[in-house]
Amino acid sequence: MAQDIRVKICGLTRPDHIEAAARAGAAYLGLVFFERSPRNVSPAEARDLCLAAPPGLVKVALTVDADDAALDAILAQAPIDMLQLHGHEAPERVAAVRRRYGLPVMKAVGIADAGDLGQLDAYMAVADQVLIDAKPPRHSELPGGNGLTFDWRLLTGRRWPRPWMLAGGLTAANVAEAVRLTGAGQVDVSSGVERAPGKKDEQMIARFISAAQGE
Ligand SMILES: O=C(O)c1ccccc1N[C@@H]1O[C@H](COP(=O)(O)O)[C@@H](O)[C@H]1O
Repeated sequence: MAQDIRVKICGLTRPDHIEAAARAGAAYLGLVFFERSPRNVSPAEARDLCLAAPPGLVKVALTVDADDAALDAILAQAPIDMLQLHGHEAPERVAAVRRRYGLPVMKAVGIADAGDLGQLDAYMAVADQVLIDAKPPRHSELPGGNGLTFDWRLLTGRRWPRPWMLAGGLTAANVAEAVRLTGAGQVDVSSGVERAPGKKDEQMIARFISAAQGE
């Protein structure tokens, strides 16, 4: 049965892929500002990508432990609707970013085992949304976008006061099961819709969104 699952396609780098994600029914478009990522874009590139997005989609800037100067540089050029903080930002930093920019903030939290769930409450108290992602391996080049899953049963039956999104190794083949086990109403994907690191595939994007929505 079709479900009203909101999908974020993250790590978009080309205007035609922005259009493809929008056509396929994405609700959020993620742009990565992190130099080590194969999906990294500059503020000027982000501006062009944002201008290719139809109205109504939420354009998300993903940053990793960015300082105010870096956030200022992005927001001076690109019409961003939401900030995703994907580093080690403390709850106080999340609150400060939210105050300074007046934009909704989504904080990513990495989960490997039940011991990691405790930090969710602190971030739910200060962020507009929380992204529940797989914890990156120790010494990983990237703090996200690694195509790794975590044990979704850790989230079964849990409820939080804020909107949240599930991420980490989602693909067209596993997203329906992930939604079933976690009760997620929103999902986020990057490498699961790529042919190679940083190379998005239009058909994979469309198949992922159909699978997430149970079509
Ligand atoms: O995608 C990246 O390159 C990235 C870089 C730095 C931090 C986070 C990043 N991606 C985020 O991680 C999740 C999960 O990715 P995946 O689907 O497992 O590849 C992704 O949705 C992004 O929000």
